[in-house]
Amino acid sequence: MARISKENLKDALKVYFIMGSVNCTIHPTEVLRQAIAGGITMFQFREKGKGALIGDEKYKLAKELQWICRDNQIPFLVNDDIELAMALDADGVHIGQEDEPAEYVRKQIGDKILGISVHSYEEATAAIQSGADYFGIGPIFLTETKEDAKPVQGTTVIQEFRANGITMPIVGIGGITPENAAIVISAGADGVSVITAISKAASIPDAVIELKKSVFSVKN
Ligand SMILES: Cc1ncc(COP(=O)(O)OP(=O)(O)O)c(N)n1
Ligand SMILES: Cc1nc(C(=O)O)sc1CCOP(=O)(O)O
Ligand SMILES: [Mg+2]
Repeated sequence: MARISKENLKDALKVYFIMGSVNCTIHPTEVLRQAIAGGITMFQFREKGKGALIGDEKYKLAKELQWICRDNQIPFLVNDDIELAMALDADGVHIGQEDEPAEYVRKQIGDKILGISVHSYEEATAAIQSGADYFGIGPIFLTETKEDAKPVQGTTVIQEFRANGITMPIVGIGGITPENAAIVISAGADGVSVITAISKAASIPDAVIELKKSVFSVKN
C-alpha cells in the first residue's frame, strides 16, 4: 500500500480523528467507519485511560482499525506505543513530552510520520531537531478526555509559532468542536484533532461534515 506522502501532510491533518475503545459508546470499528463516511482525513489509535484494552485485545482492535483505514486510504497512526506501531507497520506515531525520547523514537520508526506534542518554543525547537513531522498543540479548549492535560492555553502558542516563522504542520487539540474549530485554523493551525466531538456525536458523519465545513471556512 502506498504511504501518505509527507508533502501532503498538511492536507491529511485537516480533520484528524483520535480514538480508542474507552472513547466509544458503540463498537470502535463502527465509530471509525462512520467517521470515515463523514470525511476524516487521518486517524490515531489512542488506547488509553480507565478500562483500556491491553495485550492481544489491544493488538486485535488496532489491526481491525488499521484495516478499515487502509481500505479507505486514511493514514493510521499509533499513540505512544512504538512497539505496536512497528508490529503493525503503521503510517506513524504520536508522542508527547512524557513519552519515549523523540530522537530515539525517530530512529526506531525510520521515515514513518512522527507527531510530537509541544507547548513552548523550546519544546518546538527540540522537536524539530529530533525529526518531528507535525506538532500537536493543546489543550486549546477545556477537555474532559485527557486526565493529565495541561491548563487550557487557547490559541496563543499557535499564533506565536506562526509569528516566529515556524512552518511545521500544526494541529490543535483539546475540546475542539464544529463550533470552535475555525478559531483554531484562524490562529494558524493546519487542522484539528478531535476525540469526543466525533466519537460521542449523536450523528458521527454529520459531526465530521460540520467540522470540515468549519475548518475549510478559513482561508489561511
Ligand atoms: C495530535 C495529537 N496531539 C497531542 C496529543 C497528546 O499527546 P500526549 O501529550 O503524549 O498525551 P497522550 O495522548 O499520550 O495522553 C495526541 N495524542 N495527539
Ligand atoms: C489526547 C489529548 N491531548 C491533549 C493535549 O492537550 O495535548 S488534549 C487531549 C484530549 C482531546 O480530546 P477531546 O477532543 O475529547 O477534548
Ligand atoms: Mg503520549
